[in-house]
Order: sequence, then structure tokens, then C-alpha cells
Amino acid sequence: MTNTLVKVCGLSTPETVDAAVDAGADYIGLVHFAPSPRHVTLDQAARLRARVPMTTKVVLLLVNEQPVPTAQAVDAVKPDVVQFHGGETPEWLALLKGAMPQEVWKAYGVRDAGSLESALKFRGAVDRVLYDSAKGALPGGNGLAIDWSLLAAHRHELAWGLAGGLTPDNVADAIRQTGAPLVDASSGLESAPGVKDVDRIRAFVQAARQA
Ligand SMILES: O=C(O)c1ccccc1NCC(=O)[C@H](O)[C@H](O)COP(=O)(O)O
Repeated sequence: MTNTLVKVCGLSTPETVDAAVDAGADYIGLVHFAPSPRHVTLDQAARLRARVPMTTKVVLLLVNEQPVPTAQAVDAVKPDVVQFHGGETPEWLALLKGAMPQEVWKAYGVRDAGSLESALKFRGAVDRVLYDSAKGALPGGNGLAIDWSLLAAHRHELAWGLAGGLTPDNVADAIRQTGAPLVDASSGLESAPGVKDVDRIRAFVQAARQA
């Protein structure tokens, strides 16, 4: 058994939210970004959020939102964590972190070891950095893995998590190889883009727990 935290991202239906909660996910993610096949409106996100017990934390994902829409989204959904996936600066995220009770996470695209060094600019500005693939058509949810050996070799100074191409079949290896304190998956738990599979959600959480 590991202590690795598990996040199931990109949920958009009551059934899949319930499946992730029942499977024991630590975090569920709701994507509010219209071009994504996993997009939920603020109204949908608030209704999904209301189903989640306090034992599971809710992460709201935003991309390059301006201050007013960010505040409106946080107010409507009342997440535990707000995760940013665009070109948000450390300065803006630090301001936000100081102004609201929610944790602030920043997804950060990893290309090489230099990416892990440059992520240090978010030190003090966010509560966690989520390392993800720097490639793909969308800002996240592309199913592309990063080079785990970079993370294994790195002396981590930031609280972090591993995302990108994780599935029920590879998550245990990913945890063993990188020592990730948190793992996050989205498209690897789907039967089609945006369509989560409850069996794959359960298998992912179980495989991460047993790594
Ligand atoms: O999932 C999306 O469609 C998405 C769209 C815009 C911004 C972020 C998005 N997802 C972010 C996540 O946290 C995903 O879980 C993460 O990128 C890993 O995705 P995957 O490689 O598909 O497991």
C-alpha cells in the first residue's frame, strides 16, 4: 500500500463522480474550459460538487481565466483546490493564493530536466505543481506521458504531483519509479474522449493504492 494521493480528473456526470468517490479517490477534478471534451459549465460543476463528501476534495480546473471570471467560478463551485493550466504567472497565482482559502495548483509542462528547474519560479506562489506533458492539442488531458526518469532523478523542492498518460495499467510502475506523492489521470480512464469508464476509474484508484 502507498500513501500516494489519487486524483481522478475530467469528470462530468453524477455516476462517474460517485464511482471515483466510492473507489476512494482523494481528489476529483472538474474541467471548466469550453474547448475540452470534459468541459462542465459552472452550473453543472456546482451540482457535481454538491454530491462529493468532505472526505474527497474537489479540484476546479481553469485555463487563462481573467480575475473576475476566476472569482465567479470559485464562488459558484466552491472547490477545495483551483488548478491552473494556462500561462498564468507566479505573481498572479501568488495574489490569488493570498486572497482565497482554496489551495492553488499549477499544471506545468515537462520537456526536459530544465523544465523542473524552471518550475521553481512557482515556489511560494502555489501549493502544488502538477507535472504533465508539454505536448498535445489541449492544455491538459492529452494522454501523453512525461519521462518519469526526470522526476526520479530530481531533488524535489516543491510539493508536486504526476499527470500525463497514466492508466490503471501503468500507474503502479509510475509511482514506484518516480515516488510521486500524487497521481492524476483523465483520458486513460475513458472509453471515448470525455466519456469516463467507471470500471477504469475503480481499477486506477485500486492500482495506485496497491503500488
Ligand atoms: O482534461 C482536459 O480536457 C483538460 C483541458 C484543459 C485543461 C486541463 C485539462 N485536464 C487536466 C488534468 O488534470 C488531466 O488530468 C491531466 O492533464 C492528465 O491528463 P491525461 O494525460 O489525459 O491523463
